Amino acid sequence: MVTDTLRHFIDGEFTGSAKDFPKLSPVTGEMLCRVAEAGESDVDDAVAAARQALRGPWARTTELERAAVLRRVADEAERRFDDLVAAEVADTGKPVDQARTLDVPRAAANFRAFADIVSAAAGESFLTGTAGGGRALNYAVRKPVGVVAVIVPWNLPLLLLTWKVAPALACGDTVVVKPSEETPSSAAVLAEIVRDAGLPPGVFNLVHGFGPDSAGEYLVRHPGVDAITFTGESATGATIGRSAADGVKAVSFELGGKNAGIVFADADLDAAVAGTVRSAFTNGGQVCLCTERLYVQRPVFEEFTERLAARAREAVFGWPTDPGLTTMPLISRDHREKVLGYYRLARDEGAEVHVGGDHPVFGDARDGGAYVRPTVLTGLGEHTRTNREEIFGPVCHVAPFDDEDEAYALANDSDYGLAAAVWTRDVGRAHRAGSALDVGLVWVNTWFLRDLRSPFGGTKASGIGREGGLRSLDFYTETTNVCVDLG
Ligand SMILES: NC(=O)C1=CN([C@@H]2O[C@H](COP(=O)(O)OP(=O)(O)OC[C@H]3O[C@@H](n4cnc5c(N)ncnc54)[C@H](O)[C@@H]3O)[C@@H](O)[C@H]2O)C=CC1
Ligand SMILES: O=C(O)/C=C/C=C(\O)C(=O)O
Repeated sequence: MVTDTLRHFIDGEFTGSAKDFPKLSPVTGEMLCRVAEAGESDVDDAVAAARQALRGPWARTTELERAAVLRRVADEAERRFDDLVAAEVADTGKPVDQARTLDVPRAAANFRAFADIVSAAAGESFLTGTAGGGRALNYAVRKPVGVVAVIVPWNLPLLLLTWKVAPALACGDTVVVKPSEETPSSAAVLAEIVRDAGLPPGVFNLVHGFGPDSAGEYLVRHPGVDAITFTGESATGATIGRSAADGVKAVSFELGGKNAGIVFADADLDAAVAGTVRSAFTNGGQVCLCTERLYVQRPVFEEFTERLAARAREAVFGWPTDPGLTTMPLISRDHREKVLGYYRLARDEGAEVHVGGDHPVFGDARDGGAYVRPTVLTGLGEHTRTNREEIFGPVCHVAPFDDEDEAYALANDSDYGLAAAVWTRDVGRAHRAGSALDVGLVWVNTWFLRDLRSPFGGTKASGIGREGGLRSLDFYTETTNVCVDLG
């Protein structure tokens, strides 16, 4: 168990604060550590360090030099693999197996991918005719956008943090990151990693704390911050957007989802069931991409629902170190209360609960934790709160549909527009779904299969902008067009 107080990392040094707060284990509810809470002066110091570093040696690095730094960070992250796994598992209660195969490898991959992307990115140039019959050369120069505030949630803490930090550093920015108050530990290890990889002081700064009236709010409204990148709840995005508007700051928002899955009768049902088990229940359903609304074509609706419920009934609970787990606790007792509240609401709204709808009782220390049972529901109308609001737990409502147009209409009838998973053997339909669905990401016969060069983000209440590949370079840089009259 971690016992120290976790500290901020500002200008290359770990520093404390007058205030701190406890971090509790989602597995047992016991205290894991205390965490320093940044006040306004800590955030001022972090932003000042980041601004100062923009004028230091970091400003003179080339893209290839920064790519080399990113690769050293990836190497160091792999050297500290076990520490990162331990930090991530302690904070979230996720299975060690998952942290070892998804969260931590993806952190190293984020640094390597953006090292490659920034090394290979071509510039833009145009030869332009002039009135006198000569030529002018227009070319675009990418420059760092400046100090970037990176605000991330607790569900995939290291994965989401590095998804933003890596491209920002690749572009020559400096960052002040604020991880979720629920998951401070892997960010603290990352601070050691970037220091040991040779990042100059002030380029990467870390402040801990909460959102409103705390580190998060101080950071996003700070005049020394040039751009804000945020992943989290849509309502929080709206609040941060108001601060950003006051300061005319660039924003990139990856927000919530109420994602649809669509299973056509021609699908490989074994693959569709297995894929939906993943898309609904991975990480305790706490991924913005998770399927919470499932539409199944009528001829296979009953069979599919029964098979999905059977798989949920077989859910394997255990301790994070156990092999073969298919469940994990939610992040906190507060979040468990929210999810159990939705389970009650679903019943009140008239749902049939095929499996779950409650929490397990272990008879050991895990009863102090934040576990719930995976839940499969049917019978609710499209306009119930259960079917419209993001629950962010291991729960999925299944409804029948008759034809393709109806499936897309049902899926699109949402305030959100992040992701969809479509299961079909019909190639034409697979491509039609890509155009018909009003979301940023459509997976066909798979889910959460990522290529870090591709655009990532959502429509409607699910976000503003896209990150990934060249889209990230666009967000994390300013562009100056230079026009030279060549005579
Ligand atoms: N990716 C997603 O779609 C996620 C959705 N959620 C949903 O959001 C709900 C609340 O979870 P939270 O962790 O509280 O999400 P949140 O969106 O409130 O917090 C995410 C991050 O933003 C910070 N933050 C909160 N308010 C802020 C403010 N006014 N200014 C600056 N920073 C601020 C938090 O400290 C945290 O680091 C969950 O129950 C879940 O339903 C949570 C995490 C991720
Ligand atoms: O793969 C990614 O980059 C992101 C995955 C998940 C989220 O963004 C989220 O759960 O918020």
